Amino acid sequence: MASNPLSSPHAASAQDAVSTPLLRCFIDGAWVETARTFDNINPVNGRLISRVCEADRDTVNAAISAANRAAKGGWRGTSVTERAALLHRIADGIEQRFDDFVAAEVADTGRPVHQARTLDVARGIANFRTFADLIKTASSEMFESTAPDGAKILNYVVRKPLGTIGIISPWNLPLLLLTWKVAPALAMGNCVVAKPSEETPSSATLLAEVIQAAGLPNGVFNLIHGFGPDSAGQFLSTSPHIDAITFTGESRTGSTIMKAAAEGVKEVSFELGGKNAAVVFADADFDAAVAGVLRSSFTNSGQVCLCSERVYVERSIFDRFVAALKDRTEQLRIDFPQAEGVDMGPLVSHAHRDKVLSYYRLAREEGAIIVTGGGVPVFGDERDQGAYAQPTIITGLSDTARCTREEIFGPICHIAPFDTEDEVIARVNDSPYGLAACVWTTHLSRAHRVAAQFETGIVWVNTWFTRDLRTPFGGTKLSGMGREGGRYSMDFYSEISNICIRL
Ligand SMILES: O=C(O)C(=O)/C=C/C=C/O
Repeated sequence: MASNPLSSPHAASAQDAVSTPLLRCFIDGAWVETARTFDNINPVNGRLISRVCEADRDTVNAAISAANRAAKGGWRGTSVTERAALLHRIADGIEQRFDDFVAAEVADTGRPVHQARTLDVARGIANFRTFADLIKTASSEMFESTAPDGAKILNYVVRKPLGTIGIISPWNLPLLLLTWKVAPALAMGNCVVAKPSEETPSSATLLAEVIQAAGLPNGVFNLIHGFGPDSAGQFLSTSPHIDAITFTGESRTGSTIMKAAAEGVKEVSFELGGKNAAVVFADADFDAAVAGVLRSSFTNSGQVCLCSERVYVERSIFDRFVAALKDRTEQLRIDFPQAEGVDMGPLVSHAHRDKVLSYYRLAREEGAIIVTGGGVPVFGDERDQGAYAQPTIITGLSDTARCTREEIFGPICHIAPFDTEDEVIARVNDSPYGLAACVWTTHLSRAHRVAAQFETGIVWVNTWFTRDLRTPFGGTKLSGMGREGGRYSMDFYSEISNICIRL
């Protein structure tokens, strides 16, 4: 693994190399220490990685003021070409420090190195390049009409920056989701105050270093570390001096942020929780469906908002499918991040593992059959001080059980048989969430018919988590509000005006 990402110039200096690196906030082009710090723990072994500067209210307000100043300064007047070039330079910077970003994501989350390489950091680069290219090719709408008196009328739409965007990003895909918001926000000429999760400060800190090195004007990008309630997240989302908030995380936090945004009628974009379903019809490619459900249930230790926690399998293949999925699940390699062939690492923290294990206990209390897993793997080494949990398959619960209705956000899925298309569609839609669904079938018209009836923002057919960054991404019901991706991001991160001219 390449140099430790925390050996950046902003980590501890040489003379106290033995002490723990300190991750600072980045405000108005400068690195800022704060009075209070919190610990960043490696979930593989429970060891301290770094201390992190917690932004208090004054620090958050300083970051917002810096962004406000920059928003009124030259940044909003930069050309699309200039902004696109800067975004590509940021992408270049991530590429040049690729191994540092991989090490940062792995240190904070314990995820497999190959996942950090092929998903997290690769998407960090792609997010900047996608929006850099999009703004260079995007068109605006224009309408020609004739007034009653015969005069020619021209209407055209312009997109202007919103101003200062508050970005609150989660710990499950730290760099991917932070850059998924920062890239379009900057591309559309806004300034940003970003608060990553307290669980995963490292890659966000590296991003600030890369953005600084890329030469973005001071105040255009600001990074603050901290927690949610009574901390940086709350101070940011309740400030009257930000113009919009974009948040990915738990639905109840989204609701709290929305209440704060209501005060100032702020625009919000939320990608929240889910209780996603995977539906396997008897006519599916059996092996592909087993492999696909394995991935959609256990990728990133089940810590992806798109993961399948509910699996419905047509009754005629149910027993065979459960046996096959059990077999494949028990072959998953749960190991150190850098281990050869590792499939799954720990959960992001001991606290989150406790939550997931409480659902493993609840499943038993609700009468579930534990097909496999249901506990904690024993390694006999430092991983036993980590936050590992067994990948788990349960069955036998009703659709009203808490384990089949509440988001667990861990390596667990409940699998149930179904008999008819109408039945399974009704069961998939019987959820307070509506983010994503998967359908496995080789029957083309059925795929379209079923997918069109799911009350979700996203449906994958014979695949999962396949992403075209130009498509709308987001959920319905408790899973969120708004869509980001492609022009949907351009619209959210813009103030859209219509200009009407009588020629
Ligand atoms: O792939 C994306 O752009 C995205 O937003 C993924 C979100 C996953 C959340 O857990």
